Amino acid sequence: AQTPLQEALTQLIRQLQRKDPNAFFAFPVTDFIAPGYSLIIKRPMDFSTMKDKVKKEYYQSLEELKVDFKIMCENAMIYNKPETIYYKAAKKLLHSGMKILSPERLQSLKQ
Ligand SMILES: NC(=O)c1ccc2nc(N)sc2c1
Repeated sequence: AQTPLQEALTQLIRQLQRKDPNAFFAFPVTDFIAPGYSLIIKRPMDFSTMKDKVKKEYYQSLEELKVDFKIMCENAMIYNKPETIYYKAAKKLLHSGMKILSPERLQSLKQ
């Protein structure tokens, strides 16, 4: 059984994940597909980890999800060069995600 907060978090992750059709952000990035990743990125994040955190009730607010989402996108813009599809996907995802996670939108979900 999910708490109302878990329900809202799950819905938001679903909406955000629809903006990642290539699933570049679906699972943790491995050093195998991204050489040196774990040396460069101190706070890895991905959608599967977010879902796990929801299940374990790590998130105490909607805003905490927004923090992890931004980290996830920023990580990709740190590790990947600007001309790569991953960097471009991250920039686009960040943009659309900020609309889904806008303060007004999160406020309306709280009531
Ligand atoms: N999220 C990322 O930064 C990311 C995702 C997938 C991927 N595949 C590669 N060959 S490099 C790479 C980076």
